[in-house]
Amino acid sequence: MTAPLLELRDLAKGFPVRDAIGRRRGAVRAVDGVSLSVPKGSVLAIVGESGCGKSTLGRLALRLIEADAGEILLEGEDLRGLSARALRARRRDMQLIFQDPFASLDPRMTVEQAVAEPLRLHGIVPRAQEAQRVAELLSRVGLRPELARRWPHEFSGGQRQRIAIARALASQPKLIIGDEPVSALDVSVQAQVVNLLQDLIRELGLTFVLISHDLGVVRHIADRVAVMYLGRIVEEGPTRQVFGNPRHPYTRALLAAVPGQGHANAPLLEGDIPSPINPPSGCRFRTRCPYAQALCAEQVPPLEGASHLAACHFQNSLPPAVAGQDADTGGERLRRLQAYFTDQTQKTGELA
Ligand SMILES: Nc1ncnc2c1ncn2[C@@H]1O[C@H](COP(=O)(O)OP(=O)(O)OP(=O)(O)O)[C@@H](O)[C@H]1O
Repeated sequence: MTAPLLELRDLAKGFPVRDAIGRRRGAVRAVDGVSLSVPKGSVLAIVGESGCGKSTLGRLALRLIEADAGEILLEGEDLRGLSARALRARRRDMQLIFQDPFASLDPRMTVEQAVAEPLRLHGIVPRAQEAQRVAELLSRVGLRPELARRWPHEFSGGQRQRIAIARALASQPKLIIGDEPVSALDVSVQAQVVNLLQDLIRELGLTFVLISHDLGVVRHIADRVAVMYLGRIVEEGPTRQVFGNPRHPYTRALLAAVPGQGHANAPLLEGDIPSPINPPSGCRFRTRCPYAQALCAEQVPPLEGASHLAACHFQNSLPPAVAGQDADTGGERLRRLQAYFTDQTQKTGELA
């Protein structure tokens, strides 16, 4: 197995919750004991509903915010142990692509200045070669180098995201985290930017962590998928297996709602996500799970498995209508999922 480039061990982060007069009234447990390993040259996707902690996890991994506990190992080196100076030097190896290319580019910098900044900051090329390197980076992301003197506001959303990607590539990073890198773009340009990312990942051998709620994109580019729910990983494994044979009820529900796969009307994820300030005991998904039993409230299910892991006490006894299918990720599979869940929703009343 390829050595991990990035390893997260038991990472945790809470945000204080204050009342109207500023007194601390608890904490949002945004990330709660997450362990993940990202092999060199691979793409790991982190998926889950809004508010489950995906962005927080991405920012923790890059030490853009500080963790409360846990380890972040980049090529075996614990980033949490680095001094501010050492961390600045290490930043060259890890970059973040934000969701909103309008916010991530400084409107007072030309494209050339924006892309050259990391080159200069990390001493990547001598000054005399800067313009040439910027031109190469722009062509690499599909933009004409003559556009280098223009300002960000002169570009469309898709072009700006290409500029942001060129800037992220400038320092020749080993790790890129893309936080919803295409979700702010027009649907018509999303596929182009996804294809660009996929080409870059392949050609440059990048290690990429894709944070996304778009399972279509994830299925397209990720080697492995980690599913988050209320600050924890509930399932993690090879993309084909997680999509083809999801082992956690939450993953099944998420998958059945993939748009464009005939599941638009599947009423699967019922009820709101519980508050992360006071999450349910035991399995956090139990309050929305049609299979929850007493044990689920009492014990936190461990994330178990060899290469494909899931945190569900009953993962081996879920109805065979879904579990145990081979890795068929086509529409038929999704239709079966839909039928299965519709059936379960009807039965929930009988089981209660
Ligand atoms: N700076 C902050 N202060 C307080 N709470 C925060 C802060 N950042 C995130 N949170 C809370 O932490 C939880 C996880 O948020 P996070 O943004 O990581 O989720 P997410 O899965 O990325 O959601 P989205 O897809 O909507 O961005 C949420 O309950 C959020 O309200």
